Amino acid sequence: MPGLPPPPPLGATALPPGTYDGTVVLVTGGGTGLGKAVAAEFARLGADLVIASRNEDRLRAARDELAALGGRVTAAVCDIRDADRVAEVFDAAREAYGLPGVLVNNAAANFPVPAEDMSPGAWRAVVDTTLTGTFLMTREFGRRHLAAGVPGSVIDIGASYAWTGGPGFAHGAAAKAGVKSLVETLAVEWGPYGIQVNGLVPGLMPHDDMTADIRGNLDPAGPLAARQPALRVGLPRELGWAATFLASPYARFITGHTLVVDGANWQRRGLVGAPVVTVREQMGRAAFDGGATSPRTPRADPPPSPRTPLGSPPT
Ligand SMILES: CCCCCCC/C=C/C(=O)SCCNC(=O)CCNC(=O)[C@H](O)C(C)(C)COP(=O)(O)OP(=O)(O)OC[C@H]1O[C@@H](n2cnc3c(N)ncnc32)[C@H](O)[C@@H]1OP(=O)(O)O
Ligand SMILES: NC(=O)C1=CN([C@@H]2O[C@H](COP(=O)(O)OP(=O)(O)OC[C@H]3O[C@@H](n4cnc5c(N)ncnc54)[C@H](OP(=O)(O)O)[C@@H]3O)[C@@H](O)[C@H]2O)C=CC1
Repeated sequence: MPGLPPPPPLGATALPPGTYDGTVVLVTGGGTGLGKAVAAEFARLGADLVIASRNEDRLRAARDELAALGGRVTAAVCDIRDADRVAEVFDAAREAYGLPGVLVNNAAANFPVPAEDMSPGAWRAVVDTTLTGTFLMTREFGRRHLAAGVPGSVIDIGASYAWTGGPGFAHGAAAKAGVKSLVETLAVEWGPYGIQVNGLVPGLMPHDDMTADIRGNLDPAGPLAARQPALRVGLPRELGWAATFLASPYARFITGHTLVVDGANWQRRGLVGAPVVTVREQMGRAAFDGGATSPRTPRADPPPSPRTPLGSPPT
């Protein structure tokens, strides 16, 4: 069986050349992985980019890579949990190129941990980054667009466990469910002002920048592809193409929608699922000891149990 065909090569574009000429696109987490891939597709179509995240070295390297595609690129160090810093990033963007017309909320945090072992700080690190950070960025974008009286487009990168739940990722799944709700709420609140708000969900799209925690569950050379209806994983550029379409003039009547780019993986269901294995067992953890110790998966280490990836892939 061939599965879903591979996409066109990297560098191909579906939209007319210059679709984003004169548009400033702000991508959070644009220095790595899927954020960088999305930023690259906007750059190919003429956008000026602002990429924002915490790690200056990674941002600098990505800035140089993205600038080689032709457009102008600014890197802004920012923890999206910090509302003041978020406002400063928009000031810097405006000063450099003008008010961003497109905001891609891609930055997020995630790591596997059984809920009963999760510390309040671990919960907050993920929820504050993924949900509150997305809100703070979006609020700043909305305020400035309302004040200026100009339309704009927001794309929130989500995950399908917003619908399904994500055993082993209680914080990440709850945060992405909140993001999906924000999309649906703000599309209505801000439609009258010409601001589109959409969600965009990647399927399993492995890349070199993934944290060890996540990568451990996504081995493209392993059984992962064979477990997807598409018989392959997604390629980061496939997310980039979808993002450039959603924010383009050809998608002006699409808002409040979340588009899933995952080869129907999240809809794969049988009447009877695989035998139940608890998250603790999947992560190779001893029985819960009442909270006396709260083990943490070392981030740099190999996956806890390569033969039993967490759950039925909650992407
Ligand atoms: C089945 C396959 C899985 C599919 C997943 C599909 C969805 C995919 C989503 C993503 O890929 S989202 C992007 C993932 N990338 C990142 O998360 C990159 C950024 N992440 C980080 O920088 C860290 O992971 C971080 C922890 C989120 C950083 O935040 P911060 O610097 O604020 O945190 P810390 O101060 O280091 O820690 C806060 C708190 O959290 C506890 N903690 C951190 N890591 C772990 C861990 N691996 N396991 C358990 N707990 C962890 C840490 O101990 C602190 O706790 P307290 O000391 O406050 O109790
Ligand atoms: N890859 C996949 O298969 C899937 C990914 N997703 C979603 O796609 C998006 C991108 O994921 P992916 O590229 O794989 O992950 P990465 O780990 O490569 O990217 C996460 C990015 O977020 C940035 N970031 C994290 N915390 C903060 C913060 N507090 N403030 C600012 N920036 C921050 C990181 O940069 P820095 O460290 O410099 O701050 C990094 O660039 C996420 O929303 C993720 O949930 C969803 C489903 C599947």
